[in-house]
This record gives sequence, structure tokens and C-alpha cells, in this order.
Amino acid sequence: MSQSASNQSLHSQSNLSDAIGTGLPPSSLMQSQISNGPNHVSMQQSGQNTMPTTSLSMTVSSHGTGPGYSHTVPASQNVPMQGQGSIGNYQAATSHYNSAQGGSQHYQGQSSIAMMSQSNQGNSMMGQRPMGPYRASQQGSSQQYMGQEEYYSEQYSHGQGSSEPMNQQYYPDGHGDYAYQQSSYTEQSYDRSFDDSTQHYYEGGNSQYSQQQAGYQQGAAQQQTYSQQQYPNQQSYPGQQQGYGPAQGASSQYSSYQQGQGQQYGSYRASQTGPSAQQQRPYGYEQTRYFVDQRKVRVVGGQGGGGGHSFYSEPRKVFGGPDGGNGGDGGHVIFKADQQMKSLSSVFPFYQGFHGERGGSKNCYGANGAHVYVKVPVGTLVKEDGRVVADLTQHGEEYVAAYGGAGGKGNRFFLSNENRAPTFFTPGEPGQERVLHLELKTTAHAGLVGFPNAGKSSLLRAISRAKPAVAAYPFTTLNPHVGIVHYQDYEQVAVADIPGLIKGAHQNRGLGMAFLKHIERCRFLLYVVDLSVPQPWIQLQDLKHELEAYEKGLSERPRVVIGNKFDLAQSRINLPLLRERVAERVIALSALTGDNLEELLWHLRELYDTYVKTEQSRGQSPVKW
Ligand SMILES: Nc1nc2c(ncn2[C@@H]2O[C@H](COP(=O)(O)OP(=O)(O)OP(=O)(O)O)[C@@H](O)[C@H]2O)c(=O)[nH]1
Ligand SMILES: [Mg+2]
Repeated sequence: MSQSASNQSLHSQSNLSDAIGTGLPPSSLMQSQISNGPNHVSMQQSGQNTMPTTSLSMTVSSHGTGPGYSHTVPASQNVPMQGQGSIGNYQAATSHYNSAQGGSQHYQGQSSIAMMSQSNQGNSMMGQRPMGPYRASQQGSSQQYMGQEEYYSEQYSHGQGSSEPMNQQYYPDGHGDYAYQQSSYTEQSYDRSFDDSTQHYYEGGNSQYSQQQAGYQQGAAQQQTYSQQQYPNQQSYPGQQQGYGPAQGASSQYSSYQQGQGQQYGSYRASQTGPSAQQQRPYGYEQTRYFVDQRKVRVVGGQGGGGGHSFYSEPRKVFGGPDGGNGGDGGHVIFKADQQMKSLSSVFPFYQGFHGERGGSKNCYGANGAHVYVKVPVGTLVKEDGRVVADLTQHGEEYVAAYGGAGGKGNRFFLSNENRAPTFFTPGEPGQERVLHLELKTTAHAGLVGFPNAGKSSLLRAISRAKPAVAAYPFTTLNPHVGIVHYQDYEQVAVADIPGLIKGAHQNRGLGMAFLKHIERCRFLLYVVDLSVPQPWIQLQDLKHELEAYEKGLSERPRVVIGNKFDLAQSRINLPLLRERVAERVIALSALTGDNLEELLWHLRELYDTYVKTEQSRGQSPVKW
């Protein structure tokens, strides 16, 4: 899985860069629009065409600097931010901007959640703020915006900064324009490491805001000189406020802004359950597609086409008889197991089959609706009301999740000796509708089972090309990863690394036992124990206990005990003690230094060969990777 994860990460990178290439407005487009001055419509259109959702970018812009500034933000009205912010505040912000702007509609969208908890502050700051230069910078904007264009285009030429894909990842529902905003304004971020970049998410808004402030204070011409010099200050508002010096109103305004923004992002992050944890992820996490091992899907087959209703008629054959053809059948929704798919993340919550076409005159039958194929990973269980209805364990296996409705009959169908001119026909039947639960159980040959920090991921990295995250804190691994061990005779053994188990996992301690289902399909088990901890055999007992609690007999699969961290001094004392106490074969090795990995690899191969032979003797084909 993790090999594929790395592939996926590559894919996602390329996708994202595609998105950046195509989804963001090209700089030339930006230029033409921007240099037109406050051309609301065109900007908005570009926002809608290229970036279909409203985003937090408005947050920063609309709040911070008010109307003029907002022109630079691609925005759309159609996606309100209620889901992420407080609706009440959003509305307050809207009215605020309407009054300031004379009701240009797209400011409603732009203000969005920007004003969360800030509408009052915003109003008061409008009163305090010296509006003259501010408006001037907005109106006389051709120069100013030209300056910004240069800035944009320069930024776009830098193009592929790490922050952009990452931000897209933050907002899978299309907050690309926020990413765009940030990348446009914070050149600094390109040089940063990933960890910094995640922070940059917050800082970007500030920096952008600060630039605008600088522009307003210094006049339009100055805006061309956005430079790195400003950036050192951008993250700290106190510094900025000093810079603004005499602008009393401004300083209070900005401090309130800062406060408000913090709240706003706080609430936003809270609503994003997955990514919020990413702050601590050591690396690479942001660019990978999320691993999803269960999904609820509603599937509806296509509606059958109605029957035709017509009578044939031509000169000299006026009563030619009924000739309405039958309608086409609706298309099915079909789940198809695909080896390329590694998680259920690309499965949507709803699928609808194509409808059949209506029957026509002249006995023309309507075309059948096309089937919709949904690719799912091999090892996907399909459940309905808690009952397993399908188990897709082979590549290419299909399951018809929802049948399309049958097409209706045309009036020709009802022609009989009793009724030579039937006028009735039947409509198409509706497609079947079901709500199904998909559940993925990783299919690998061997499963690494161990306590957190035992070194499972390190071991997988050492024996395969998979790159699961390794770190010195527990629960580094949150999703199963599969790595492939390649042998010289081209046999491949798949090894799954699952998140660490602890004592009581079956009572939902630690990460619980939700991940044990990924072990369920492993043909043999590799128990990984940390030899350097006191009494490592206790770990082994606990692990077995947990596996048994999950499924009886699971811990008794063909297995081997791996004593990891053999390079540490304590391990050498513990190893003989462990060997005395456990019945299984113990392979002592060090995933870190690579000591004695060969023994594991040979033994793994033995286990695999035994498995293949057993399957073949049963007349079944062994799972191959
Ligand atoms: N000295 C030594 N340290 C090791 C060895 N193997 C792993 N480690 C360290 O142990 C720590 C945990 O390693 P991981 O591979 O992340 O452990 P894990 O079992 O995957 O942990 P979780 O994902 O949290 O379940 C890391 O700091 C590794 O560098 C080893 O053979 N020797
Ligand atoms: Mg791990």
C-alpha cells in the first residue's frame, strides 16, 4: 500500500500541478482583468470558471482591507461558507460590504467567513480608518494592479511551490483560490520545508494583508515594490503596527483583525478533522491522497426509457399500424475490483446509472443506458444493512450494485388480433436504489503486527520500497501500508504495515482495533517486538490476546516473531530470554542498521511458498501481487 501511496503521492502532485496549470487563472488573464481596474464581473467570472468554489481567500481580503482590495480576489457567490464559519457573521459581513460597496453582489461571496466574529470590529474600523488614500489606491488602480500583475506573473513563473499543492490538499472541496492567494503573496514560502508550509497557511493571509496595508499607507505606486523586505515583518503584527506608526485607527484595527483571524481559522480547522492533525506529520503526508477504508455509497440504477407511442402513416398507407418502439433499459451501477486502486478515497457518495432512451416511432427501440463502473480496490467488501452482499477479492471481479430499470414497451408491443391499433404503452421502470457500505480489507500476504514504536514501518522500509513514515513517537502510522518484497525469481510478497496495537485495543484503546480488519486477510503474521524494552514477551502475549479478541484463531496463523532493535545493548540481554519464553521462531534483526534482514527475507519466502502450495493443493489460486 505504501508503495502505491508513494505513487499516489506522485499522482496527486502531478494532478495538483495540473490543477495549478489549468485551474488557476493564467497571469495574462489576471493582467487583463486586473488592469481593467475594478471590473467586478470579469474577475468574478474568472473566479467561477477557473476556481469553482469560494474560499478562505476572501477571508483575508475582504476583511482586511475592505472593498478595493477585494478586487484582486477571484471569488464566486455560489458556495457559501456556512459549513466552515458562522452564518450569522457571514451575513453581517455581507451587509457591511454591501453598504460600503453599493451592493456589488460578489462581495457577498467574498466577505464570506472573513468577518466571523468581526463584523462589529469591522464596522468600527471603517469609521476610524482614513478612507481617502484607501479609496484612491482602489480607484487609481491600473498602475497598482499592474504592479500586482507583475507580482502574480512572477509568482506563477515560480509555479510549483510546495505550498500550492499542499493547500489544495487542505481544501479538497476546491479552495484552490486560497492556495493561489497565498502563493501569490508569499514568495518566502517556496523555500520552506513542509512543516513551515503548513504554518504558512495562516501566515499567508497575514502577509497578504500586510502588503495591502503597506500599499494603502504608502500609496499606489509603492505597491510595485512588494519585496522581501516586507516579509520579515509579515508574520508578526506588532512589528507591522510599529511600521504603521501614527495610524492609530489602523493599529487597533489590525490587532482586532489578528485576533479575529485566529478565531476564524481555529474554527475552520476544527471542522477539518483530517488535515488538522497534519501539523505534526513529519513529512510527505500532505501530498498523499487520504487512505479511506470505508465508504457509504448510494447507488441508483438508470431509469428505463419509456415506450414509444406512434402510428405509421404514409400516402396510400394511412393506417399503417402502431409502430412505437420499446424504451431502452437503464444502465446498472457496477463495482469493479481493480488492482490499481489502493483505497476507497476516490469512490463518491452517490452514483447514478445512465437512463435508457425512449422508444421512437418506426419501431425504433431506445438505446440502453450505459453502465456506470465504479473502480474499487481488490479486497472490498460490500455490505447492505450490515450484511455482506459481495466480496471483491479478485482483480476484475464485478458486482452489480444497482440494476437499471427495464425500458417500457411501445404501443407496437401491444398489437394483437384483438386490438389492431393499441394506443397504450408503458413507461420505463425506475432503477434500483440502494445504500451500500463499502469496506476495504487490505489483502497482503504478510502482516506486521506490533506495538507502537516497535519498528514495523522501519522494517517495511528496510525490506521493500514502501516508504511509510517513521518517527520516534507512537502511532506514527495511521493507515495501513503495503510494501512488496521482490525476490530474484520475480516472486513478490506483499507485506502490510498496520498501525500499532496496544493492550486493550479491542476496547478501543489507542487507535482501537478498526485496523485489525486489514490483518484479517493476511496469510501469515510477522509479530514485531521491540527487543530493547524490558520483558518483550509480554508485548507478544498482549498482541496475541488482541488478535484473538478480534477474531478467534487469528493469532495462530503461520507466524514468526521478529525481535527488532537488535543493535541496542539491552536487546542482546533480552533476546535469549525471549527465545526461552516463546514457542515461535524468533528472528533478531535491526531494521535501522539492516542487520540480519536476510534471515527474515528467507523465512518470509518460506512462508510464502508454503502458502502457495497449500492454496494450489486446495485447487485455489494464491493471491499474487
Ligand atoms: N535503534 C533502533 N531503532 C529503531 C529500529 N527500528 C526502528 N527504530 C526506531 O524506532 C522508532 C519507531 O519506529 P517506527 O518504524 O516508526 O515504529 P512503528 O512500529 O512503525 O510505530 P507506529 O507506526 O507508531 O506503530 C523510530 O525512531 C525508529 O528510528 C532499530 O532496529 N534500531
Ligand atoms: Mg509505523
